[in-house]
Amino acid sequence: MSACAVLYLASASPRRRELLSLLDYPFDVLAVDVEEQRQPDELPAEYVQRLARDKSQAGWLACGGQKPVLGADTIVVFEQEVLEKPRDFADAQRILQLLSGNTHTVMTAVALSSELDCEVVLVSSQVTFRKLTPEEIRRYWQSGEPADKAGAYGIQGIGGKFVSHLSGSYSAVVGLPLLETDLLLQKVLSPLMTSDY
Ligand SMILES: Cc1cn([C@H]2C[C@H](O)[C@@H](COP(=O)(O)OP(=O)(O)OP(=O)(O)O)O2)c(=O)[nH]c1=O
Repeated sequence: MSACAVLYLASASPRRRELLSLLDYPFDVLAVDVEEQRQPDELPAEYVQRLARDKSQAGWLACGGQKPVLGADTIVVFEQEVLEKPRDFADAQRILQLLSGNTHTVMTAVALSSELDCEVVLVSSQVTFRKLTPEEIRRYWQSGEPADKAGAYGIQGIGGKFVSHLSGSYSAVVGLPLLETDLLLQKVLSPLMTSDY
């Protein structure tokens, strides 16, 4: 625990930890357990924002409202289908075949709970993949990279070689949009900060 932390990050994602470290706000990490299950009529944009809010609010409860809590969620959406983390190789194969040669949307929502309220920001990016061969997909799965990532790929890793075009926020695709998160933290934390920060 860092004595000077001004917020908690409610996330087990090493990518989110690294990205948040690039901003100017000392933080501690908090573990939360939130069920990721889309409701039947829930739109992808509503779903990703609800999950970010749920993570942030679960953290706010867990720390007893000590400090603001940031939570985030990332989903990949292709033709209205939400493609989350692959369950197994067959699922990753199906997902990567859908993404092959097509453009999909990556939605990342960031939520910050504090004594003021819970503010949520949504960032959508468009990512285009070149065509992938079945052999490439098989080898990519064997690298281990797709297993813990929405859409079964990591743009920051080997998966970067599949991306022919990106329109939007690279850091949001990796899991935490730097620009929008920084603005949210400035807005919410500034009025709460003490002079010794
Ligand atoms: C599309 C894409 C996703 N991802 C990652 C970001 C997220 O960590 C993950 C999506 O799963 P999430 O459920 O958003 O996050 P998580 O379970 O990893 O972490 P936590 O809920 O504890 O915060 O996929 C990449 O790292 N690179 C990519 O290119």
